[in-house]
Amino acid sequence: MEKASLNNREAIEFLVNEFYAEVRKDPLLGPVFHEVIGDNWDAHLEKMYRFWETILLNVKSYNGSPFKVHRSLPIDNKHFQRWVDLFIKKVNQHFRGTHADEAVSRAKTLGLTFSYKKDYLDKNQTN
Ligand code: HEM
Repeated sequence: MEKASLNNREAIEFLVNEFYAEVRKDPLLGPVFHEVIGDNWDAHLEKMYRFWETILLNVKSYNGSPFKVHRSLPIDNKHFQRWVDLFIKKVNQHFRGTHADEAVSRAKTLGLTFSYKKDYLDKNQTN
């Protein structure tokens, strides 16, 4: 099948749905989400559509502090690495073009930033 552009809300919803379907099945990531999100998937997915449309479509529908919610989760570098790998895999499976490239590069940067920050805070026992 021809790969699509990641340049509208419908495409972002498709990507996010596909990605989290995979995350939920993943032995490393799945249990963490199950523990925190439980039956609240609709709210989480809606938040993630907004997060990605704010980054990729410049819609400005998300204005949270994404790192903060991860600060207290029982996760480390290998969780972030897996998250980024799965995300890139899903983007490349279905999409191509400048928005898809941007999604991949933003995911890599976010993954590194979250990893470094969490590592630093965990090592320094800071709040
Ligand atoms: C760099 C990679 C990641 C990005 C960009 C990211 C992004 C986000 C964003 C934007 C939210 C919504 C925050 C809000 O409430 O405003 C969120 C929530 C959440 N993320 Fe991540 N995430 C990443 C990695 C991970 C990983 C590796 C895990 C766990 C294995 C994880 C677990 C969660 C959970 C459980 C929530 C819901 C927290 C809650 O509602 O209390 N995330 N994430």
